[in-house]
Amino acid sequence: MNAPLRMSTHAGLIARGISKSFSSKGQPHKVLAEIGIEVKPGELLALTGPSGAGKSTFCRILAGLERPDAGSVELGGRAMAEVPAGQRGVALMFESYALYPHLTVRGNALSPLQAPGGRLALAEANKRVDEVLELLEIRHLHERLPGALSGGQKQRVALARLLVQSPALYLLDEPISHLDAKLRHKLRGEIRRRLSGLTVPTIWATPDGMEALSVGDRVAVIDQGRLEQIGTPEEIWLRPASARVAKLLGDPPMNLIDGELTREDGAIVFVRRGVKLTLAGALARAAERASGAAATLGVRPDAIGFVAPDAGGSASGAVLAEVYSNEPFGKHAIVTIDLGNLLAKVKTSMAAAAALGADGGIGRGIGITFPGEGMVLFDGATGRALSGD
Ligand SMILES: Nc1ncnc2c1ncn2[C@@H]1O[C@H](COP(=O)(O)OP(=O)(O)OP(=O)(O)O)[C@@H](O)[C@H]1O
Repeated sequence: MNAPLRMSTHAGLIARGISKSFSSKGQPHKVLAEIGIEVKPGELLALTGPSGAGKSTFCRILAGLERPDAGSVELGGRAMAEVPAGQRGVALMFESYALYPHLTVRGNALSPLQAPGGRLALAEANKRVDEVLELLEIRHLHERLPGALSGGQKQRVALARLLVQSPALYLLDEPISHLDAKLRHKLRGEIRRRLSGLTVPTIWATPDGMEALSVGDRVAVIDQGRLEQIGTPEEIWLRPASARVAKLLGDPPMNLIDGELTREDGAIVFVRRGVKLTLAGALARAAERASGAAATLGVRPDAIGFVAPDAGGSASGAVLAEVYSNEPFGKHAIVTIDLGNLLAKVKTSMAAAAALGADGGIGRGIGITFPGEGMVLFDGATGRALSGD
């Protein structure tokens, strides 16, 4: 008998309470803890988190290649518990590519269209394959065997094999991680464009938080098997739910400064050796909600300003720091500053970085300011963001 149909409110993907442990040296090791997500038809959910967070395991469970210890997966309104991997209609791009070594690039890309149930007329299938190979800039390699391809070319063949399909769910596990920066940039846009015209849910897993923000309609952040936050790229960027989320996003990511909250003359002050900041507005209101004195101040690298080097740290309100390194990148510069046992990154203009000195100002004492924008306060005990709204 067929698995029972259970209709849901939408025909996308719904995963509820997914938990999974693996055994490591005889001890259970929890890899996923009650992950629940929904992806609507036509929506692209970017799943991000550091290496080992559980992204691949979650994708494998959705695809039916791994059984969860608890939780359920529903796809297209149908419960998947009893549906084997091959019958779920999931197009999965493996991180390891899993190409057929004896088939050419074309043969690999054609393979899902020739599988039982996926048969298209050969001419039609070849047309679809050509279009995708062209998109991925590997059409000229169509007669090569995988053994004669570079890592990035193999990755694009695996991607081609995924994109030719018309599945019920696309699962892309690190689809462009082995490509050079220029091709990654191009393909992010092209794949996004191609998938956005379809009414199929897509999950794109990547450890690169910025890639997740740029491709996802929504972004889910997992860390140590827990769903830390899910929301639009804007929500995740502007209001990271925890210091863990903040640490994963940005280029460079947010600076996290551990310190304490105290009161001075009625004002709330954040203090850390070498740093003392009087909090105002939303940050001060957020500080009122802290569970204790310990707090972490998150400061975006572009939210730190320099005062003229000659003014040193004596300018009022400025914090004393020392230039640790100075890297010009053409359109901007990254200056690393030493705040006293703590290195922080500052993203600034080439002109401001050059003004630090001919030698990049390395070792020089400077004053830095925190203009107030681009800062978030996290509870020191829980790591959760404190809201000042
Ligand atoms: N079959 C397995 N047996 C035992 N442990 C496993 C198995 N598969 C994964 N793990 C462990 O589960 C954790 C999550 O791994 P997973 O591959 O899901 O992470 P990930 O977020 O995809 O990481 P990456 O970005 O490096 O691919 C890791 O600690 C990993 O060692």
